[in-house]
Amino acid sequence: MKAASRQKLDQRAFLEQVHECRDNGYLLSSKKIGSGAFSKVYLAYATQERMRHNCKLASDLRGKCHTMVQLYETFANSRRTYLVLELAAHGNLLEHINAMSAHHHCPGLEEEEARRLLWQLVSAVAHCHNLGIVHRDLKCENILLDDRGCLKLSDFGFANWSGLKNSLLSTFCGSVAYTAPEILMSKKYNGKQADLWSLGVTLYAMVTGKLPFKECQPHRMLYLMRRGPTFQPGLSPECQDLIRGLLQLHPRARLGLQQVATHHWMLPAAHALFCTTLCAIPEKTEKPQLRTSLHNVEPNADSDPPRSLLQLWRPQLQGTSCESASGPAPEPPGACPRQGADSAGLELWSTETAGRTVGRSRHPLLLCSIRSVPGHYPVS
Ligand SMILES: Nc1ncnc2c1ncn2[C@@H]1O[C@H](COP(=O)(O)OP(=O)(O)OP(=O)(O)O)[C@@H](O)[C@H]1O
Repeated sequence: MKAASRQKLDQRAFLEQVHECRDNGYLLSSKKIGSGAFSKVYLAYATQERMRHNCKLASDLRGKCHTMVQLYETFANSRRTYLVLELAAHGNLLEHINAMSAHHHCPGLEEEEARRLLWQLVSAVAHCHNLGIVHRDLKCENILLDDRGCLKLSDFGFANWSGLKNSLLSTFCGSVAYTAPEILMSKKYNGKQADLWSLGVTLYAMVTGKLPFKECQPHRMLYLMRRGPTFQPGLSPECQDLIRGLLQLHPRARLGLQQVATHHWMLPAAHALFCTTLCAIPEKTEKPQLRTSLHNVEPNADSDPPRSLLQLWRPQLQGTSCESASGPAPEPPGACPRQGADSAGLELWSTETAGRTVGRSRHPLLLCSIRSVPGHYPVS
């Protein structure tokens, strides 16, 4: 199709989308925030009328501290599905790595920042795995950052319920560069172990600004995977060790989440969180529990939160001193401001499911993720 007629079609489609959003109470801007294989994501605003009809949305947008439904609304017609989502103001992790690399004239994030982000990511993935959910598409583009620099795991389009037993899966999911070797070899795979491989690729991308294995052909990828990752000088041996532990060809040889959380490289983050958490636990609480906003529950729900990172690394920290247990807790390096006992400062949410999260939106902005209905692909 000629460029001019393609442009006309795009314009017509965009105007249709503007009208469809307007009919549902949202003003679609032309600012495109991102796009993926299945969606185009635009900045949008809620009309006053929409806010009058949706108290939760209205109070969120006025910037109150509250339990926020991060997927506010969906609407659809025969051609498109619209998801109205909370905006992650700092975009995705890939954009962040690229911006920081350009800023420092050096590829990748500093290890301290990568540690803080990995800590949050491990916590989010642990939460999913403890619920029996495997993500299966962990990659930098699906990890978003809010205006406080806190991490949000998104895009659960390939997520699956693996159950609490480690049942094997067979569907090929995810992006090749992040895909575990057993999936590339079309073997039955354990979703949790496959997520751990992707976590290793993500950590490598964070600290080096590159992908560890990059080839279009799966057999070439496998060749590189067998050789293992290579590192530039300057990366700490502890970080290299953690990456190697995650990028183990054999799924069973791979580090588990608990081992990641207690790995030597992670300890500074664990220690800071441990101290913060101790200070946040009221003295007479019988069952001290880390309350993080990653849990998809109301803040005051009675149910026990799933096993948290506090439990994952507590054994490792036994015997370490927490100097400030009675005073104000030290912030982990580069940590974002926290509220109350929200120690991990972490939010888990999904563009695909109507989960809940705790968060704060300071700007009257929303996001419209417009997805094609099957049969009308790609979105236009
Ligand atoms: N709520 C959000 N806040 C900020 N940016 C977002 C948000 N949702 C999506 N994006 C941006 O849009 C991009 C694509 O979104 P998303 O991952 O939902 O699309 P997709 O079609 O499912 O992608 P994929 O190709 O991974 O399947 C993200 O990488 C991110 O940059």
